[in-house]
Amino acid sequence: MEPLYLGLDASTQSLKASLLSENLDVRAECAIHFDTDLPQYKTKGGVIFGENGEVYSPVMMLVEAFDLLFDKIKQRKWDVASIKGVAGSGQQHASVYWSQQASSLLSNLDPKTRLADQLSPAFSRSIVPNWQDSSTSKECQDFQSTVGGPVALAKITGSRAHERFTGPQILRFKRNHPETYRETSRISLVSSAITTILCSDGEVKGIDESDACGMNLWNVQGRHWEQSLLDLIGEDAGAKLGEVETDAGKVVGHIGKWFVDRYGFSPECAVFPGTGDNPATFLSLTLAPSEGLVSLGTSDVVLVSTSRYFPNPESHAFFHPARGANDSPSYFNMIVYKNGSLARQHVRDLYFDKSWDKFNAAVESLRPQAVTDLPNKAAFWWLLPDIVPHNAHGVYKYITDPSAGLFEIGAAQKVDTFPDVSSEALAILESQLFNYRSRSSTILDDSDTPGEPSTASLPDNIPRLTRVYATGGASANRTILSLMADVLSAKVCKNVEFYDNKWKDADWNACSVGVAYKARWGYERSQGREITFDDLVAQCRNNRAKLRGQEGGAISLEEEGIRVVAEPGEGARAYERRVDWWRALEHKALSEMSK
Ligand SMILES: Nc1ncnc2c1ncn2[C@@H]1O[C@H](COP(=O)(O)OP(=O)(O)O)[C@@H](O)[C@H]1O
Ligand SMILES: O=C(CO)[C@@H](O)[C@H](O)COP(=O)(O)O
Repeated sequence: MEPLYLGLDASTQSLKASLLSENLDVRAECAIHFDTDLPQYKTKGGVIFGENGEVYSPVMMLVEAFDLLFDKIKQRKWDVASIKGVAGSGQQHASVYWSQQASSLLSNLDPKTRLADQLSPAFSRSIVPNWQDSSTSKECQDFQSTVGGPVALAKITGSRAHERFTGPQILRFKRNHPETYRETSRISLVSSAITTILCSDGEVKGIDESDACGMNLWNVQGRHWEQSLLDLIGEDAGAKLGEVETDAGKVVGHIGKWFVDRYGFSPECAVFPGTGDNPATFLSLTLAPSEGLVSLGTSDVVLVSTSRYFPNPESHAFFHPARGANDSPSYFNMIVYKNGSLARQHVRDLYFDKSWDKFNAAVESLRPQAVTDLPNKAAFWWLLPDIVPHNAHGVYKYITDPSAGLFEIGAAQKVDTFPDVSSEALAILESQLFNYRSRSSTILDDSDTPGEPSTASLPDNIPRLTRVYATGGASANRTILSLMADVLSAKVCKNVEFYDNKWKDADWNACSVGVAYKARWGYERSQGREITFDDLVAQCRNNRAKLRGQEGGAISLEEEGIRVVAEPGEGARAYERRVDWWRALEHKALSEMSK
């Protein structure tokens, strides 16, 4: 029997599973889509929009998705008895609230009955606040003033206060529903809630350290909960949050009896700590210094690997998601945009008949082809209050005249729609990509003081990502990836897989794959082999290459699981000259917004 590894991913719109071989080949995948497979919960894009900026999903929808997912796995006859290890990933920041009965319910699950029919009383709160929630501005202010402002909070917890982060969310919940808060026995993140359900041994499992960095509560360098912030929430906040799991590859339990009796899992199948969806995506690729990852999912996320702790109010510093308790700490930085895929989709629907082909054709016909083709239109589509720039809201479009020199920005013409509507596609993409380029360079720039907001304007030789890995739904779009190579002046890569005796673009889900890598690594360690995550992944790739007949020497890029899909062309030289121009226009849009 071939040993197998399972990764789960509870993201915004779906619950997905990936089954991997011992050498990390993806054998099978399946998914449950919340809107279409569980229509009774009435979500749109996986969420419900409430009042005052509230965005949430029903907790039982996630539980029922577990029932449907494992039924589907059974129908598809996955060899679950051979699964040696499993780990889950979850949308970041979102919290799950357990009742006093949770422990006994979890340890007495009846395998003849669905989880959805047994677990409802295990939760003290019926909803899970979603990462798109923006209802906690008051609590964010309270978090920042407790420690001395946004820069101070970023230094301690890796991020300034953000509305979607778990700490401000818990504080608002406690203020609005003090009784229910009191009745809550434990608080999990989605990732640790998944780990808890997988083990079903009555213990609520610890929050993973990397995912804890998305809470505004974890002292990243001290590696403990920040007491002053626990005190701000008050009433046993520390006890409700519990111990943080600082060994990312530890066996935290074995798969629960419910899964063994109902679906045929082996009782020996080990469960490893779950982590956030973005840390999980980070694990699916091995980033070298100056390399980045752009995830084009519901949100757009730019991720940069860093060897040092670099807290900055515009980004989030996270602890590396696959460090053993004794490994030296390392980090990554992340910039998150709410107006990613859904904003592009909105422009496509408004101007291009809901067709990506038409949207792409417009981009291809207008994009710069030479160093002299300077972009002269910019469009900022902040349909939802964005994360970066913080709370930017509204739509701002400008046309400028590059021949106006110093006066170009001052004389920028503000328009509702560009005279030639085919410019709309290029303008939104360029503005999004300039944003990713400009802000990722801040993280790469060693001259910045850690913890201080960067105010320096970018010189011509701004540091840039040398290679970018694209993942997420919109990475299927080659026009977007090719423009990304030009605006970021970087090679763009995608994952590939070996199928039917040839390499093809991988369409698997990076989050569930990344977390299955983690299960594979944890399992190796559980067998008494001390090995780092990166070494284990490299070893599996070498084994794979050998099996395919590549002996000795360096293995090919494709054996590493990646392929360069776009390189900077002539247009890149035009974009190179316009980063400062774009920054000045963003500044102008923000000043007009606050008038
Ligand atoms: N060909 C395409 N071009 C551009 N965007 C696309 C394309 N295909 C899918 N998308 C975008 O991908 C998004 C979903 O990405 P996905 O990674 O599945 O989201 P999540 O993990 O957040 O649930 C959709 O909102 C859609 O706009
Ligand atoms: O808020 C963040 C990260 O800080 C989001 O990236 C969520 O983690 C959800 O991600 P997707 O569903 O878009 O993948």
